[in-house]
Amino acid sequence: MTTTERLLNVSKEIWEAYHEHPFVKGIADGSLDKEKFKYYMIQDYLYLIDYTKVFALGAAKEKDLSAMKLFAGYTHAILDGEMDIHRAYMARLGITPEEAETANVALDNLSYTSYMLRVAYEEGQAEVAAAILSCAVSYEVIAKKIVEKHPEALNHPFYGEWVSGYVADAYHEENQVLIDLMDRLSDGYSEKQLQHLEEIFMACSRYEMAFWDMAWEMRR
Ligand SMILES: Cc1ncc(CN)c(N)n1
Repeated sequence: MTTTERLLNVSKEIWEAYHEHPFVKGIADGSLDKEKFKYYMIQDYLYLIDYTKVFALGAAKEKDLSAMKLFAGYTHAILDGEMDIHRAYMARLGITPEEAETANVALDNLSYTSYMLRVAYEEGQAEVAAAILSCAVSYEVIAKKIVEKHPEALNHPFYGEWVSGYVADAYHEENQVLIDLMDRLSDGYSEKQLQHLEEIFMACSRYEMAFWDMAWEMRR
């Protein structure tokens, strides 16, 4: 079993539960209250800024140039790729990037990014990859399940762009590179080290769920 397979296996239950979350189901059938989505967009915009720093720290720690290049490449993919989707939504919702950047960060959001940044500052490259992986791959899995159950979600006039972004081939390819990196960096890891990667991955998977809850409840 690869490390990634092991991480996905240990977090199976919580990943299954993402598909049943009311926020996710609301995107799937288009019934989600736009105010909740607006709140989520602003929080996620702030989240992605710190998430990018986690990749930057991964790059700074790398001695191996090819892995350094991968971590560094993601900083561009997030700042100028994924966040473009957010900027487009924010323009439609009448929020300027400046407003989003100065918004208050919700506690669940702050707790999640603080945890990832703590791992990035204190731990090794494989641990950084484990902290990132849950975030990156869960959205692809969620969006693909949405399309499987609700193919029309792709063409929804408002939520369609969100769904299309995360089922895109480009997003899948980026995730595949990350999965390969996770497996490569943890090659030769002891059972104890692998268990620690599981702990990090589980913590981030639980934070992902908390983020959906936060968005649904518009928690401050
Ligand atoms: C909280 C969160 N998790 C995951 C993703 C997908 N990169 C995101 N945009 N936001």
